[in-house]
Amino acid sequence: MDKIIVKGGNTKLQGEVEIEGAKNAVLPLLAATLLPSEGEIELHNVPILSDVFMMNHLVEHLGVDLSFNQETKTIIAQAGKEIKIKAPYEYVSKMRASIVVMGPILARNGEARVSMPGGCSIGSRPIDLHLRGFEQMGAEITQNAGYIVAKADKLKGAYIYMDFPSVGATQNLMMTATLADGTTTLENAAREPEIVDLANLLNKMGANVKGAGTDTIIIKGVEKMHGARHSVVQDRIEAGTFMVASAMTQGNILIKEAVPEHNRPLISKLSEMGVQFIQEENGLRVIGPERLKAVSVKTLPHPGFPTDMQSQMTAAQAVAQGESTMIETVFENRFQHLEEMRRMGLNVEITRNTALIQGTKQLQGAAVKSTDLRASAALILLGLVAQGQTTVRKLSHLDRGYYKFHEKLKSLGADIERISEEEED
Ligand SMILES: CC(=O)N[C@H]1[C@@H](OP(=O)(O)OP(=O)(O)OC[C@H]2O[C@@H](n3ccc(=O)[nH]c3=O)[C@H](O)[C@@H]2O)O[C@H](CO)[C@@H](O)[C@@H]1O
Ligand SMILES: C=C(OP(=O)(O)O)C(=O)O
Repeated sequence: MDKIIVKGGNTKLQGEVEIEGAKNAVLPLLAATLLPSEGEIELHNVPILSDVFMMNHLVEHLGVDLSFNQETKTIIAQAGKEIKIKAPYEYVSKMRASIVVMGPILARNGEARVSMPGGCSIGSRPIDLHLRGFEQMGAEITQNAGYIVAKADKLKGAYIYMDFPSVGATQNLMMTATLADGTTTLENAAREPEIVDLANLLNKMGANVKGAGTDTIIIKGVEKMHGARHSVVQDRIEAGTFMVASAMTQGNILIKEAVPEHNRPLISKLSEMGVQFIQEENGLRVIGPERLKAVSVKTLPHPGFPTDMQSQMTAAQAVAQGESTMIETVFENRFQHLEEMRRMGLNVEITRNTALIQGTKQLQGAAVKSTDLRASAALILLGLVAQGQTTVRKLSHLDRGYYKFHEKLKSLGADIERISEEEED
């Protein structure tokens, strides 16, 4: 078991940082490799993350032949002539995002059996919107021994209104509709950049998807799909995490090849806090002020403030001057990191989904543990500004979504090490 040790208090991050391809884009892109029955799908800019290895195993198990060249960050997937119907518990239970294989399996086979994904530490995460969409396209849904079974003689295009713009449901239904008979309209669809990235790959594979990135996506079903080449969109959450790191440490970081339009709500809030952004030829420069100003933030589906930046933003609010609020509207249990931050001296009052944070310069390093993926990054960021030593444990969360996080921070001037517990003994 590894832990990260950060010595903070005087860090001013400086330099340039490269951002990986997005975890939340590549996972559904890998699921999409299940759709064609022949051809080769080449994915570039693939991040080297534990979630990606997990999804690779699942997709391979289902019948796609994958090779991942980590040097070139490229995955080559040979489409499966046939793919399996069942996504077993061993795979699905380890990663919630694996539910997005259900649509492609159903579209290819007219039947899918997927282990129930269950919740996770940030919320109960039901999949009712996915299932209702499958039903509207003609599938019958049943539940059997921990598995959800969807069966359809013939999938038909449908008009589907989603009560909430769920990212996973939009991806699942978009993929199912590519091979259904007729036209599907997804209304109140999610608009995240990762949805657009998926639609782009699907279209390159021969699908007919229009409107991705708006709240209405129209998919005309096609007979079959084929191979394609695609480069994964940049990880806006990783980029955003380094923006916050610079903001908190009076830093001066160039986020290379940043895509500011994917991070508008974050850039707007950080600007309100006094952070300066300068667009340069090869990236976005982020300059942190002497002291951040307090700010009120509410998480929302895209293009609102992303819930995946909430924890990191609370770290910035913790050291800002004045009283900040954070309202989490997307997940019902995403404040666990605040309890850990309290160990470092955070002054926070939590009422249901609202956190009232009194900023302070008096934070002290402490032993803390990651409670989920983004919490792990947020605790490390807070460690950069707290006086003394912070030890962050449970790094399996961090490795799901950040590639060489401590090395990138170290190259920017942080005093940070990753060691195994045994090494220390
Ligand atoms: C792998 C991936 O891309 N994960 C992202 C994806 O997760 P994910 O796709 O799971 O997130 P959703 O947009 O589906 O979920 C948002 C909210 O809707 C609820 N809901 C969702 C589906 C459903 O059928 N019923 C229902 O009630 C969820 O419980 C949650 O409260 O989008 C989230 C919201 O931006 C991000 O935090 C995750 O990082
Ligand atoms: C919540 C996240 O991911 P997942 O949906 O894979 O749990 C995240 O990326 O912050």
